[in-house]
Amino acid sequence: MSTAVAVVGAGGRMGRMLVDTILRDEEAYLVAAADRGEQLLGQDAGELAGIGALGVEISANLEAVVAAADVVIDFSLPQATVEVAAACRQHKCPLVLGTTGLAAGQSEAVAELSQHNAVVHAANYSTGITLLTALVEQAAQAVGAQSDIEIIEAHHRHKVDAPSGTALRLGEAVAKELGRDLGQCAVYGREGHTGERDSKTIGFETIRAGDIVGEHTVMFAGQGERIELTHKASSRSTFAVGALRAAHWVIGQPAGLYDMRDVLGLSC
Ligand SMILES: NC(=O)c1ccc[n+]([C@@H]2O[C@H](COP(=O)([O-])OP(=O)(O)OC[C@H]3O[C@@H](n4cnc5c(N)ncnc54)[C@H](O)[C@@H]3O)[C@@H](O)[C@H]2O)c1
Ligand SMILES: O=C(O)C1=N[C@H](C(=O)O)CCC1
Repeated sequence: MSTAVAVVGAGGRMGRMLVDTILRDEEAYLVAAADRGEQLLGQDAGELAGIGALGVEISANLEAVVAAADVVIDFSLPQATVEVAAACRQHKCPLVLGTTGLAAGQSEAVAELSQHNAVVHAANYSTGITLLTALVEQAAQAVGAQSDIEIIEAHHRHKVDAPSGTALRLGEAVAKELGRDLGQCAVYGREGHTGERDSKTIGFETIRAGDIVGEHTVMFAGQGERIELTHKASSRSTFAVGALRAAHWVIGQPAGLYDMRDVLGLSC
């Protein structure tokens, strides 16, 4: 049976890529599409994605969009998250959430939803970043305590949150391995007379430029050598394919908050 997928943020960069990816999947179809961009409302989601008319109009009615779906994929903005979570709760619909930069209250709404529904929330749906995170944890265990750790990320000029959700997730993974609290040890950018580096900190550097899809490096720098673990996304399709995979997986899962490791069945 084919899965009815609704996309929230369907008019955005990721939303359009998701619409394209769903069309290519023989076991899924786009049932509804939501966005809030005024010039997008009423437009055909397929035409916006450049793949021809699909007969699915972009709607601002989030509740009706969720009601039509077997599963919702939301790559929009944090402002949508609480409303999407409420609609998913009301219609008992599983959620795949890709939006980054959530404030505490918005993350709480996702956690609350996951008490009742199955929810996948990943800052990055690429298989490569899922593997990179596991490698970074290994490196942190092996050399983290003796290293200066810096996380460098680069994205396109339109990205509105910094550091990226992926960079923060990588930082959390490192901090956990080292028994540190990221909230206490993170340093975001540097300027002026900073003093010497505190060896217990984890540094974040952000680049925003041009059309960079997404690049992350975690550096472990010691005396006389350093390790750099890097992932570079060259197309948004890697995120869309991963999110659609998560959407197929999450249907029928018990209530809970899952990430891409669960979806990929990785124990590492
Ligand atoms: N998890 C991942 O793998 C991954 C990958 C890429 C991007 N992202 C994240 O996905 C999000 C979207 O990225 P993008 O580059 O597509 O951004 P974008 O700005 O191109 O698209 C966001 C879309 O959401 C719409 N929107 C805003 N508020 C809305 C609301 N209340 N209801 C419905 N639609 C609403 C906007 O009008 C816009 O069309 C960002 O948070 C980004 O960081 C995550
Ligand atoms: O383009 C974006 O925006 C991306 N956001 C995610 C993040 O914040 O980590 C993933 C990579 C692309």
